[in-house]
Amino acid sequence: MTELLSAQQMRDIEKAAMDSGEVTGLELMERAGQGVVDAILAEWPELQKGKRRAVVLCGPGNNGGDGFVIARLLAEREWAVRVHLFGDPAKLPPDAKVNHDRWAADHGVLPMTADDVFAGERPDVFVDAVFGIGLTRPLPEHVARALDVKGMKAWKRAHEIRRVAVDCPSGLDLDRGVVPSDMEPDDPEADPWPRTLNVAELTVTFHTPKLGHYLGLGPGLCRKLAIVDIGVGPFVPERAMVGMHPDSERVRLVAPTFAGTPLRPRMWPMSHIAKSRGMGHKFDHGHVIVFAGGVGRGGAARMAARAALRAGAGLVTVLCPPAAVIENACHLDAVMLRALAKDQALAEVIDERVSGFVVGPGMGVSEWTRKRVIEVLGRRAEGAAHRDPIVVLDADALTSFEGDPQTLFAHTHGRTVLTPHEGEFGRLFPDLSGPARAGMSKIHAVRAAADRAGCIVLVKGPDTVIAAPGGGASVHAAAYGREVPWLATAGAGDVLAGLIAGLGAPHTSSEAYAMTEIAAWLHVEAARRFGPGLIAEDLPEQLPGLFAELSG
Ligand SMILES: NC(=O)C1=CN([C@@H]2O[C@H](COP(=O)(O)OP(=O)(O)OC[C@H]3O[C@@H](n4cnc5c(N)ncnc54)[C@H](O)[C@@H]3O)[C@@H](O)[C@H]2O)[C@@H](O)CC1
Ligand SMILES: Nc1ncnc2c1ncn2[C@@H]1O[C@H](COP(=O)(O)OP(=O)(O)O)[C@@H](O)[C@H]1O
Ligand SMILES: [K+]
Repeated sequence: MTELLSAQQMRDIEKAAMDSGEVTGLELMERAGQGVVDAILAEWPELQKGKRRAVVLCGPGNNGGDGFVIARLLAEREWAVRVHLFGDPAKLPPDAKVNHDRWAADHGVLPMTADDVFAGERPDVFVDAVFGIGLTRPLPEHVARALDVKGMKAWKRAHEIRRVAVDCPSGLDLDRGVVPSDMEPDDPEADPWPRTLNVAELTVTFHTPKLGHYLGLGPGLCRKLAIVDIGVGPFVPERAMVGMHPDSERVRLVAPTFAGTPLRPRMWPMSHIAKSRGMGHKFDHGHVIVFAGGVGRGGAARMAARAALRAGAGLVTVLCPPAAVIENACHLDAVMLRALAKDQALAEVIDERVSGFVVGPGMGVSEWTRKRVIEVLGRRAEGAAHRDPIVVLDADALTSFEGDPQTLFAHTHGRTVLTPHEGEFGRLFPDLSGPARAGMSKIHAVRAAADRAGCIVLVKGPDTVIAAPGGGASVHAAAYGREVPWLATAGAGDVLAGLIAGLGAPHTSSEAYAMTEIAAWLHVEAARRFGPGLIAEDLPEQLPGLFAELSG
């Protein structure tokens, strides 16, 4: 489970499996339904005994077909199962129709209105098999109400009823992680949450997760994800392996797994981190320069610098205006410090061995910041250096190009990494942001941005999306047991910028894209390790312990 598929990619994989002649759609549906039942019993072992009750809501497509299989398999366990159908049985696709007819041969099928669904006896399990990857538009009002968690109050001990979603909670767009609503899309102030709420306790998906399981509202609505192997893997193998050059079509999940198998931390991320291997002089591990703002505004740069040093850069130097030297000197020891006057050229204070830069945090939005960004981007592989320095542009380095992003994009190179939050992203890419993004996924927007900017773009958030020119894209999600709401703290982004530069600066580190993914992952692991109460300064200090655990 390294790849996150779009709905179309999943359909293509299913089609390839069926076209091979080795498996039929009906067999896949049976495996899917069986997989959901197995996942339910594994999640709640107490259900393995006794005659239980289930309500299964079935939709008009193959997701509904899975529902009929689930209903039959639970009834075979002597459960009392009630099925509600949305749609015309005569119009079901062939495999779903077969399973509908098998069920309907000796069981009833009820209509799907909230009144019908919540009027029946209290179930132990409530199964949503209304829509999966085939959702094309907002849920009809009466279906949304039948799926609304609030309706559960009709039953006693509603909180103990296990809600299971087949493929996804119906209404969730599995390409985008949004719940399309008729209220969409023009009002940026509109509440992104739907008026009715379909949230599962367990979501069971097939083969590999889809984009929407990890983007936007997806994790909050799916809550827990189980992946069922339906045997289509051998027909279209995974190819978007974390740590490798990104695939131009398949999006990968930034996580230590490949094809459903955990990767040892020694393999990922540690084998990519230069300092965890071999020997080398401090200069082999790179020299990172971090630009600081004026008096009283150096904290952001200092945190980025400390993160770069802890991440493994051999040397880190903060450059600050002469007036801010005393302030910075009071705070810095292992991190070095040099003064850089406004009119001074960079080459006067640094040499060609510098292999990484962080530009932006705390620098101020100004013409001077713009000039420094362009000067830094002009420093390409020189002298003994075999590749361009990694240049991380964050915060004010991005905002300084608001209204004129083309000037920035004219200077970026392949080892440039832009790390905007959504606000900064909107300043550089207004047509890919805010209301203009309606109908487009974050993946699509960040891919388009990377193409336009000609460099790596990382857009922050609980669902962080990274993209490179040419289509390569990754999602790093602080979700499914890795939630770190306490990472939303001032300065956390500065630390991330420092981590990327510190990891990418050593001469033997992997390519900038792979190191950016690793930085996003380590950032969240550091926050998890510290726990609630975290402030940004704590993040770099977690790295030694984290590296020790990952190397163990
Ligand atoms: N194709 C296969 O081989 C397999 C498919 N599987 C299941 O099949 C699902 C996909 O099936 P489908 O492609 O039929 O898609 P869905 O069952 O998700 O829904 C498609 C149907 O819903 C209608 N529809 C979509 N949005 C609607 C809306 N808002 N209001 C009213 N009608 C709406 C469409 O017109 C279409 O008839 C997967 O999510 C998965 O659960 C699994 O059985 C595994 C194997
Ligand atoms: N709820 C959250 N869960 C996980 N990570 C988060 C969450 N909110 C913010 N983050 C992360 O915290 C960092 C915040 O960065 P940024 O918005 O630039 O803040 P600052 O400028 O104060 O450093 C980003 O790396 C972002 O991905
Ligand atoms: K569903």
